[in-house]
Amino acid sequence: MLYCVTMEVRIPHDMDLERLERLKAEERARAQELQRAGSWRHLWRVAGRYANVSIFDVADHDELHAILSTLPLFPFMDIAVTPLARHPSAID
Ligand SMILES: O=C(O)C[C@H]1C=CC(=O)O1
Repeated sequence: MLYCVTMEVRIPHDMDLERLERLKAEERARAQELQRAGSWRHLWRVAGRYANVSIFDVADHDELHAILSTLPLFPFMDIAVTPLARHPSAID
């Protein structure tokens, strides 16, 4: 199943900078691992915001939740999930 996921990152202003850099590095490694595995199909920055729009290709809601909830930055993200269905006019 395909899902459009929007992640808005909200880092507390008083977070220790070393911890923040570590979390960002861990998030980057995990995001790239999931992209290589094919489950994180697209990752786009939302211009002008610390946010992304992503397309995930996973088996079901449970797999998506398992992935999202174990992302290193998960505690600091507002996440919106939109399940996608095939459009009848799509040609591919
Ligand atoms: O920067 C972000 O949008 C948050 C998160 C998603 C992938 C990644 O590397 O960091």
